[in-house]
This record gives sequence, structure tokens and C-alpha cells, in this order.
Amino acid sequence: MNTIGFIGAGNMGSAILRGIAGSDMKPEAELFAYNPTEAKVDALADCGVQKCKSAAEVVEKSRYVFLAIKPQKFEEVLPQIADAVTEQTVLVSIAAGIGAEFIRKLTKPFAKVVLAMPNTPLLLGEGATALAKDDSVSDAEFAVVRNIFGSCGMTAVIAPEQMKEVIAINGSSPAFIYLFAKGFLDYAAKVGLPEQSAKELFVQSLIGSAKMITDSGYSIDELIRQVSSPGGTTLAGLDQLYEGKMLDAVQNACDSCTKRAYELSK
Ligand SMILES: NC(=O)C1=CN([C@@H]2O[C@H](COP(=O)(O)OP(=O)(O)OC[C@H]3O[C@@H](n4cnc5c(N)ncnc54)[C@H](O)[C@@H]3O)[C@@H](O)[C@H]2O)C=CC1
Ligand SMILES: O=C(O)[C@@H]1CCC=N1
Repeated sequence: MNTIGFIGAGNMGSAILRGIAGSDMKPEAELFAYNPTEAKVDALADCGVQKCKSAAEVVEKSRYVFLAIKPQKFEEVLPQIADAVTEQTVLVSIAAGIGAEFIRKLTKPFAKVVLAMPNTPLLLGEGATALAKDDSVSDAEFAVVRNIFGSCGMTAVIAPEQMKEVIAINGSSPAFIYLFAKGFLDYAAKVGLPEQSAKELFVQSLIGSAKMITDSGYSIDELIRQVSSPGGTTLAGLDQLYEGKMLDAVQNACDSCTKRAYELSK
């Protein structure tokens, strides 16, 4: 039985807990959580999450401890758990910008740390989580953490020094994609298309396009070419996107995302 605890049960902590609870990992896991707003943990009772009275209690009861709090809270919370961290504890940080050395500095010099960058689709078992293995954790411990995220989506292992750059790609990108989707649905509303049908048609286009990228074997440039009939509608639309510098806007969004991660970095 793996004991898995959460310090913070907000958007992401709850999403991972619900992901674990809905996966085949649940029978082998005992789940704990602490959040100062107790109602957030109470709302997870249906997932079998046991409520703790403090962050330190989560660490005392759990081998794998997820730090699912805002980066700005680490300086306040880590000293509160330091005494409870043992050679067995594996601290899993999902916070943007936070590094392993900083966590050790505020807990124990020997603390085992895994850095992870998940995303909210994990709630539906469709997550994408980047993980970095720190030398402090064994292969077996890292495999357990990877398995937890893997129970609710795909995972990829990257170098610890790339954990800030990856945020734009999977951590924040869902918001960018939702905004893109909003543009289409706003257009559908403007021209009077039925809301539900437009939503279903666009969302399936999003899913289908994603599958074409992963499964068709064609490059993205070739996939764009396949849709773009000479003198047709797509090229007319693409002209506008190029003129509006959509690719530059995306690069700028990713750059700003990374820059912010460095600002939050500790
Ligand atoms: N929301 C997202 O899509 C993603 C978020 N993250 C990371 O996850 C972390 C949490 O983000 P969200 O869940 O979005 O924020 P959130 O604000 O929804 O959740 C944070 C939770 O921590 C709780 N909290 C505050 N002080 C606490 C304390 N002393 N002890 C325990 N809990 C405390 C808050 O009440 C709140 O429920 C952040 O570090 C963020 O960088 C990472 C990937 C994606
Ligand atoms: O916005 C944030 O800072 C967090 C990290 C990635 C997604 N949400």
C-alpha cells in the first residue's frame, strides 16, 4: 500500500487526487490531504481522501508527498514540514519554478525530491506530465511517482534544468488552447450557428487534428497543406492568421510563460 499525501487541495491537487481515485491505482493507495480551507478536502471524501489537520501531519502519514501549493507559499510551508521529513519521504513538487535545492534548503539536506509539471486534463485521465529525476530519488521511487501521474495520463521524463521551459508546452498550454477554442465558438455565435452543434463540431476537429499530428505520420506543414485547397477557403483564413502574426503571438506567450517561471524560481 502506497501512502500518498497532498499539501494543497486546490485545482491541481484535487485534479491529481481525483485522477488517482478514478484509476486502477486506487486500491493500492491510501490518500491524505491538508488544505487550510477544509471544505476543499471534504469535497474529496468521495475519493477516499483522509483529512489531515496540518501539512506536517500529511508528511508524517505519507511516503509520497505532493506539494500542490502556489510557488509563493513554499517559503511559509516548507519549514512547517521540515521536522517530519525523513529519509523515506519523497517530496513531489508540481510548482512552477521551484527547484530541488530550494526544497532541501528549507526542509532537510537529504530530502528526496521529484519535480513534476502536470496539467489539468489529468482530471479526465488525459493529463500530460513532465517529470525530472533528481539524484536523491531511487529508480524505484521515481517509478512510483511516474506511475501516479501515468495513472491519469501520459508522462515524459526531461532534464531538471528544462522544467521551466516545459511549462509553456504542457502546464499552461491548456489555457492557451481554450482561448483559441473560444475564438472559434465566439465566431460561431456571431454568425448564428447552433451553439451545441458548433461546439461539438469544433471540439471534434480539435481532437481529430491532434490525432492527425500524433498518428498520421505527416509533418505539421504537410497536414496544413492537405487542408489548403488552392484558391480555397483555408488559404483565405490562413492569410489572416499569418498577417495577424499568430505564430509570433504563440512564441511570445511561451516566452512570457518561461520568463515568469524564472521570476518565480527559487
Ligand atoms: N492549475 C494548473 O493548471 C497547474 C498548476 N500547477 C502548479 O500547481 C500548484 C497549485 O496550483 P493550483 O492548484 O492551480 O492553485 P490553487 O490556488 O487552486 O491551489 C492551491 C491550494 O493551496 C492551498 N493552500 C494555501 N496555503 C496552504 C498551506 N499553508 N498548506 C496547504 N495548502 C495551502 C489553497 O487553499 C489552495 O486550495 C502551483 O504551484 C502551480 O504552479 C502546475 C501545473 C498546472
Ligand atoms: O499558471 C501557473 O502558474 C500554473 C503553472 C502551469 C499552469 N498553471
